[in-house]
Amino acid sequence: MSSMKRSSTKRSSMAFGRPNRAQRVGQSLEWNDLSFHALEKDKTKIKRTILQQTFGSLPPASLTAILGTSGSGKSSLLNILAGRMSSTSTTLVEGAVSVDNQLIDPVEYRKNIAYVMQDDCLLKTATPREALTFSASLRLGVKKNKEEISEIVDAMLVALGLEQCADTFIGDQLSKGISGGERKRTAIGVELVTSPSLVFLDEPTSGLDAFAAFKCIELLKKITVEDSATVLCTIHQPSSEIFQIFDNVIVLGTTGRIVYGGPASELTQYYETRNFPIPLDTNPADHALFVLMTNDEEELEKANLFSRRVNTVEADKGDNDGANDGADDGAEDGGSIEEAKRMSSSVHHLRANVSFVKQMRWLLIRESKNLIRDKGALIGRYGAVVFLNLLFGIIFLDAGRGNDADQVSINNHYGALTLVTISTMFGSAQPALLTFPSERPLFLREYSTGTYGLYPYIISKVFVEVPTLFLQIVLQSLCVYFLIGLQGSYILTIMAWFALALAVNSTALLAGSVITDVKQAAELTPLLFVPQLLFCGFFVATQNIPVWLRWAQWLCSLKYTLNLLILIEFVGNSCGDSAQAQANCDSILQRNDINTGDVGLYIGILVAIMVVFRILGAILLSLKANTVF
Ligand SMILES: Nc1ncnc2c1ncn2[C@@H]1O[C@H](COP(=O)(O)OP(=O)(O)OP(=O)(O)O)[C@@H](O)[C@H]1O
Repeated sequence: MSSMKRSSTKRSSMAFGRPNRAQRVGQSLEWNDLSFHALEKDKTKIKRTILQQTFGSLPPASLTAILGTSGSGKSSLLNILAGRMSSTSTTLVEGAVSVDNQLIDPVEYRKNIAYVMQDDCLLKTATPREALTFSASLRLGVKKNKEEISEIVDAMLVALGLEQCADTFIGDQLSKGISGGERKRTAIGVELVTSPSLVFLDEPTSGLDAFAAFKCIELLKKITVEDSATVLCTIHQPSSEIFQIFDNVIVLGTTGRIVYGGPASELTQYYETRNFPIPLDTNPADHALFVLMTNDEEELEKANLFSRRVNTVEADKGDNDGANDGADDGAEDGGSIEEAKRMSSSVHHLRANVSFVKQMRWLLIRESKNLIRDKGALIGRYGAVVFLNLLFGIIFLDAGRGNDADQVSINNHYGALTLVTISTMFGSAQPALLTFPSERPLFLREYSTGTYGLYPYIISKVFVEVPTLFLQIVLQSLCVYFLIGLQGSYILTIMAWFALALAVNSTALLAGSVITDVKQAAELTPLLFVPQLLFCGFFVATQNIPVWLRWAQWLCSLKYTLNLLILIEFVGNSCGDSAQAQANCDSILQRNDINTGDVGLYIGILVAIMVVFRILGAILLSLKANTVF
């Protein structure tokens, strides 16, 4: 096994955050010839090599840091080892990774590796206790009962030093909650509740002040000592105090080659023997990176700074200064990730998920709490509906009570119905379009760790969104229906608006599943909904739209909702009594190409948009979740 230095800290008898548990044996991880290339567009040639035949090992129960200049490939290496990054149509990953001397496919194995992202990805309306309980209940729920989970969470909160803020909302940049350091520790705790043997963290100290950063790395060390976890993290410019905590460091050069991999305490000596002595009182990590930035590859090569993978004979001669000498022991020669994929069924031990019903129950509770606790969003959403619809009601006061016989009266009546319906479309889309992309990283993190499946997530979202939208439509109808004096059936009018809200919500979710951030979502809103205005028949008569473009109306939920509402509002008794009123109402049906016999078709299209767009959104989301993480 590797000669990388094992942690010398005396082990306590307590298992980290795990009540009444015996100390366990840690896991080792090795990798060999691991390269990562970006490919040319034609996918046959390599455009750029980001990681070049890297190798290294993580001894059991050790804390290792990946150091390197910006863009050297630290996150890429961590993500590949964690199974969060693999070959795609534009990138190629090669190499062999093994855990406890058994080849693995990191993607298959990833559920066994706790992975803490750079961004904390926590729900702002939850408390640290709730976040830990949610994770423990869904990931350990098969093996543990409620009391045991509560015990684990309590012990973890104490171990993480989160007792004081255990019941404070996590918050985010806009709504103040717990501190940045506490948030980071909560994010770590969410992964640690399952007592993972391998813990990977991307920039765990980013955004933390010096003291919080030190406490965070000290905590990671504690996990290796008390729970025998093997911890790997990337880090930018660690302070001297932090550097001293690491057992081992891996230094990546600017071209993605391994410069050093070995005990942190021997880094200075490694550089010194290669004619890069460390100046007095300088942080070894700063010196290591400074040398890389101020010398070109040729000079570094001449100075023999890059580590070479050594074979056993060379290692026996002892000419590697102790660095990187674990690489050969681990990933077996000739093995590769491809080979591991074929063997993976015998190696990986995925955690069992709790039942579908239990996943649904936990997700529903969390979604509902999130909705109620995010008071700003809730008040904003319902407040905007009441304000806008009262405004419509006042402006179009009694528009529906005119006799429809003259042009002004029917135009007012038709205009009021159309504008309220357009506002329903925007009002139902906006919350889904804006909240979903912001929740996406949280979903991707939880989905990738097997906390829950895709279907419970999508269905729980629908369960919470449906009553919320229904209440929104009822509020809207109470504000406008009576003030405008709409003539169609109240219940049918509400049902039509509700169908539009659901269809638009599905459209927004589909868009949200491909959009990566809130800014993009805001920019995409007009693209998704303004064309619907063109096809809805109010501004341009359907007959006047070029035939080759008319197919687009089939995708427009606004058009079919308005068709239904026009049938509810302008047919039969709802239309004025006079012959002129009847003629005016008929002309609205004509200009919109509406047939009374096509009600089933209009309802069918709305239902199809609701269902198909939601399913497409789910498929895209799962594809994304499976490729990104
Ligand atoms: N999928 C990809 N396709 C093409 N290039 C990529 C891909 N992923 C990463 N890169 C490039 O690889 C290089 C290394 O990226 P990486 O994020 O691993 O570096 P890093 O050392 O973690 O950087 P930093 O310290 O600035 O976060 C960067 O130049 C990045 O643009």
